[in-house]
Amino acid sequence: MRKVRPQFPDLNHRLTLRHLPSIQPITKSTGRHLFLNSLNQTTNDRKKQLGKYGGLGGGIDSISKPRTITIVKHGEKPRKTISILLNRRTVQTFDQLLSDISEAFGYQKSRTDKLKKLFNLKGRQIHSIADFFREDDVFIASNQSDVSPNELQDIISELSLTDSSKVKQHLKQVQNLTTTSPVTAGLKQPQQSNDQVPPLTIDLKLKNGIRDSGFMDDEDLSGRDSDMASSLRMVKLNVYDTFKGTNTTTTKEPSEDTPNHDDLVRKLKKTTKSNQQSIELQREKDRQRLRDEEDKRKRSLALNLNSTTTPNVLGAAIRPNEKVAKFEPLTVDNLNNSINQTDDIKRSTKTKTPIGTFSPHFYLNAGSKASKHTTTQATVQTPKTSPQPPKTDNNEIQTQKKFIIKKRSLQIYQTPSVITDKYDLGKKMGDGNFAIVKRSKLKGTDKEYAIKIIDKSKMKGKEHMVDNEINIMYQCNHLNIIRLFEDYETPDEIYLVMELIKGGDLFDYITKHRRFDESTSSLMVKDVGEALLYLHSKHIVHRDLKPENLLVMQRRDGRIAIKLTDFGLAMEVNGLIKTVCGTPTYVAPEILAETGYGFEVDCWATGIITYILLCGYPPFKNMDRNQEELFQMIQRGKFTYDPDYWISISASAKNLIDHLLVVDRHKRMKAEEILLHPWIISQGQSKTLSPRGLEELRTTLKTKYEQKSKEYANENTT
Ligand SMILES: Nc1ncnc2c1ncn2[C@@H]1O[C@H](COP(=O)(O)OP(=O)(O)OP(=O)(O)O)[C@@H](O)[C@H]1O
Repeated sequence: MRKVRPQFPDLNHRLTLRHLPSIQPITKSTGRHLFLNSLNQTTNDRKKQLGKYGGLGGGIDSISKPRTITIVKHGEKPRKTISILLNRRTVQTFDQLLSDISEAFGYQKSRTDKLKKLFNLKGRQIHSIADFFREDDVFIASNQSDVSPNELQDIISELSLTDSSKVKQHLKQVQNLTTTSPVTAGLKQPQQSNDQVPPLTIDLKLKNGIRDSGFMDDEDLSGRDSDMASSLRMVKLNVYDTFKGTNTTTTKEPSEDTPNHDDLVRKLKKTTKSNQQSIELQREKDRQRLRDEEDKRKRSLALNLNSTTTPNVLGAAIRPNEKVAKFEPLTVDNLNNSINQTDDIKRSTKTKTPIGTFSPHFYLNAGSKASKHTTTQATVQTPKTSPQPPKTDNNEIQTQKKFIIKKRSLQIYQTPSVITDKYDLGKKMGDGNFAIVKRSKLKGTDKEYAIKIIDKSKMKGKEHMVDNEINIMYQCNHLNIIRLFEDYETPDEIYLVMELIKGGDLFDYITKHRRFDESTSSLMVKDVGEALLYLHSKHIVHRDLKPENLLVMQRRDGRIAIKLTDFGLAMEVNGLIKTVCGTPTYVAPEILAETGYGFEVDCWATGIITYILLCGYPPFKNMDRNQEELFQMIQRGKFTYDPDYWISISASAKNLIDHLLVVDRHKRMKAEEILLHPWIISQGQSKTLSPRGLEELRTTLKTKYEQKSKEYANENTT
């Protein structure tokens, strides 16, 4: 087997889901890759390269932002035309690009007569990814033959007749073209460099609307297998066909065979004039539709506010007839035995100790929530003989105070003064695909907050994701989860006033420290487990657990605490989820398999994070940055512990990882089991505690966590 010396950033083969043009990699953007090659590259840049599945953007420059590109297939008329969303970062090779385009045109992977050549509208053949992404937005794809000047003009004239609401805008570009470098000049000089010729950009009218980001849009995907398949395809191939269902746009026949460029411009002008009225009409209709949708959304929020049950903000992602997951009764492995096992850990759950209704999954089986929770009220007593658990003051299990669960504000303020009158907005602390986060102070006080400013224009069509994020954050009141205190909305922005964390995120922390000792790692994983126990008990799955979404709080005693944030992909679980989303490095196999999934995906991601914390690189990585292969590796679930990095790491730590990175989600450790694992309860020192002492600790903590789980679940009804 080829020996690799992976480094953390190399992992970042990522797909950042949430901005589906997300499943993105270690930048918080589109499933993307982390490029650590450049020494000068800042961590922030790297993060931006990572993104979520299908997530949009976050790129460090325009080249790295996903672009909608129109491709006309060379051949007989009517020519097939498609628009695809492509992200520069996720296109690995020129061959892959051609292959993705071929697939978007419906070519089977196995076919040999795929599209092999690409030309721009100046007739110049494109030979590299760099050329492809340079400037143009419209290309001609051909499977063999070149494109003659006449054919080129014909194609351009077809495009010029396309009924598009953007014709006016393009006409302007074309007009500029005539005064600088006409298309015809381009035709005469096909080798002319792109630098000299402004690009001709002609957008086709997208029948189903442009998917303008890699955002994983759950609602869009609900109930539509084809859409989900497409989203997966996008995740896998990073190509998104915006014409799902009606994915071929044919253009009208040109009235003249070979019009010259001036004719084309005249024709465009004419088309524009005659279409202007209908374009305006269409625009007004679109505006009205958006207004209606906004009203509907607000009405539904208002309804939810009045509802006694917690709304499923992403409910549309779950089909009404969807099967409810059949979860096996929760069991705990024989943890004591496991710590004495060698590295050759058996992954199957052998000794199963039922722990009753402790699992949050119980609720799924029961079909309702807290009311069905029948955990026995146990008196919590530490047996005299049992060793005291090491102190972890911020994570001491405390009774959570009941709190009033706020809901998303429905009011839209006319100006940002609603926020600037109250808070002094300071330095930018971070940014994502849709928002920036600023350090802020409540005026007249020393109280500091982090204010996330979400740009609504970047969220068009994904407003439900923000509603979701806000409502779920308001439901959370836990030491290891970032608190949301207030939200404000203006016509352009949404402001979230959150708890401020000054230490940056775990991604930065990892890149700075590379790897951590077992004690530190175990404390961090415990914090993550605590946050997950809380969320899962409340039927919430985060779905985008990764170092970038874990903020690091420096405590006064010098230790650190981890806090979970970014609930953009989180959702309430009422049954099997099928939406494909996540970040490639951290995505669970069942998400990729599209067999339906639940809370367990967060536990898989915890396994990945644990592995990374201990060695500095991820368990599943593809050195060629081939996402498809990465996904296959994840689905096979085979990974190794390279002795160069793992020789000194305890069997107990590996045991936890082995029980988290289990392909069968039913056999994977659950959040509460993470918290009861010897490596966690001993703070990475399980070797120093006797098996008996560990078991006693585990028994005590189990009772406490059962009780906590019940309390968390009941918070919803407060
Ligand atoms: N409460 C906070 N305190 C301090 N910094 C924060 C806080 N919340 C977020 N940040 C910083 O701001 C960055 C962007 O925040 P966040 O991930 O919520 O934005 P986003 O646009 O939703 O991101 P994404 O594109 O991944 O969805 C984070 O990576 C983090 O570094």
